[in-house]
Amino acid sequence: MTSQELTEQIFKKKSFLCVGLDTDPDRIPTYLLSEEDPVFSFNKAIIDATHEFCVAYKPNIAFYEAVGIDGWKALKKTIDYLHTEYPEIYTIADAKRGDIGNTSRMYAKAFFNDLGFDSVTVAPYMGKDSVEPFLEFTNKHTILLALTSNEGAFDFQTLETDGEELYRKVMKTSKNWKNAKNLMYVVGATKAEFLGEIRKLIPESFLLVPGVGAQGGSLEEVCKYGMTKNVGLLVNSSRKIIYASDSSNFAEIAGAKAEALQKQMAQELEKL
Ligand SMILES: O=c1ccn([C@@H]2O[C@H](COP(=O)(O)O)[C@@H](O)[C@H]2O)c(=O)[nH]1
Repeated sequence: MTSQELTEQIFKKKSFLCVGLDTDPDRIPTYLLSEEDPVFSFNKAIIDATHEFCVAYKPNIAFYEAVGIDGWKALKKTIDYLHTEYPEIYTIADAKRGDIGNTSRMYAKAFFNDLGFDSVTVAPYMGKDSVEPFLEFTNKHTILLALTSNEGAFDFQTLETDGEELYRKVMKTSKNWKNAKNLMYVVGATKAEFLGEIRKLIPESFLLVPGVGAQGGSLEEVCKYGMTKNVGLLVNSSRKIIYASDSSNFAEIAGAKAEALQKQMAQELEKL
């Protein structure tokens, strides 16, 4: 999917919500555990109940890897289900990959070609040749970790190097990489106060903003400082939506949580 198509979906649905599919077998309703594929059954129910309120889903790959081969199968079934039933939905593999170029190319093939995700999160630490193999794919996005939502972001990302904070250097430098038009960036909702300055550096780029909900980030603040005339935001919430209830109507409750966020987003979009 292109950035323009994503933007069109955002205006059509009046939503820039990304629902995080961080599906942990220990947290899903126990009655689902007797199903053939509990993780897929959970995801399918969540997707069916939330799809009209969001434009993207973000499975965090760790949750699938953690349960081995069954996890990969559930991930594949989930992404295939999205492609078949809701092809207008944008998909993000939150995998945080990146290696020497030869190996990054294999990661890119896995997430873009085999699984068919629209985008993948990538760590910038190994530099240009570790990221450019992801950027070669047409109509696919590479979402570079810039200023993450966790406390540890202050350990390295905000350290000054050559008089500039590292996350700013990542944004500035990556703009010059081959196929940089395919880049998006992760900025945590818990770091909303940085967004004004970030927008001066990357005025047009899409930002994936995790941290609204369980991590306490404010949607209002994110929009105030980070929204552009084309929106330019995908705001993720995972646990607060998918684990809002563990009873038999868990999907309905998740749908209501997603709808509540969508309504706030619609109000923010009216300000444009
Ligand atoms: O800076 C980052 C980058 C990624 N994440 C991921 O997003 C979700 C957030 O889940 P919540 O339950 O809404 O807190 C999760 O998959 C993280 O690994 C992030 O939180 N911050």
